[in-house]
Amino acid sequence: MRIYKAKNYDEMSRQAANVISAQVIMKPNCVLGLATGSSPLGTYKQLIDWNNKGDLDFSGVKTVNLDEYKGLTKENDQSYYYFMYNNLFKHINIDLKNTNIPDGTEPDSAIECARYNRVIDDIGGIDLQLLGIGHNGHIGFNEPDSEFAKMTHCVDLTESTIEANKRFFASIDDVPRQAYTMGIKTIMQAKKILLIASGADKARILREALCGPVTPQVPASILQLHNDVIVVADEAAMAEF
Ligand SMILES: N[C@@H]1[C@@H](O)[C@H](O)[C@@H](COP(=O)(O)O)O[C@@H]1O
Repeated sequence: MRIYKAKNYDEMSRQAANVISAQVIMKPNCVLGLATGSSPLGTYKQLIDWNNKGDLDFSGVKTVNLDEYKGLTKENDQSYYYFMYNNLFKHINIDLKNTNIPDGTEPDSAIECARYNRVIDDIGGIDLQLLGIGHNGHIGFNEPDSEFAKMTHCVDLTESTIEANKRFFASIDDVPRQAYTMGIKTIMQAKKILLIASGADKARILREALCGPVTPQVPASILQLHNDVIVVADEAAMAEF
């Protein structure tokens, strides 16, 4: 595991974007695993900038996103589809047919999880998976549990996640209670993983995930067992190292 300390959010974003762009340059038809949340926004802005300047080409890139709220449509401005489309895809030269996100409108969890597992299989696995980290150590929407969930599944979001994500919704009652998420095994099968973290509120969990025991109670702790992880975190998030 390599850990890079960045001065602040902007530097973290630039460093993370460097890793992603290196991947795309080395393998123009690579599969990127993408994440949502406030952490990757700056990274996406940097990638958009390089793409618009003609320095980075996404025409051969395929993407799979980690997760989606169950029950939200693509048009809902809190859906992860909406986030990805508006914060990345519509600004770069990626073919939308090559982008994949769980379908939040499929009410049958078994159908949607099986479909998404097939999508990931058919695409041939993930070259580089970008991850943020939740305050309770969740990655994607893999919440603390008694065991590591392997494949795509439907999760009941914890109160702390609902609380953390309510800032994006009109009221806490509007925050969906369930989500589809890629499983831990799928994430761990990515060839390379890039974890980003910013801000003092991530300091405790970042230390616990990277230096504490490997336990499904802190889902991100499993990253200690992956042999190619890059962590880029800013000084505030690294405060407990
Ligand atoms: N499902 C997402 C995660 O993929 C994300 O990593 C996490 C942290 O978000 P943020 O980067 O906004 O702190 O929150 C959400 O719950």
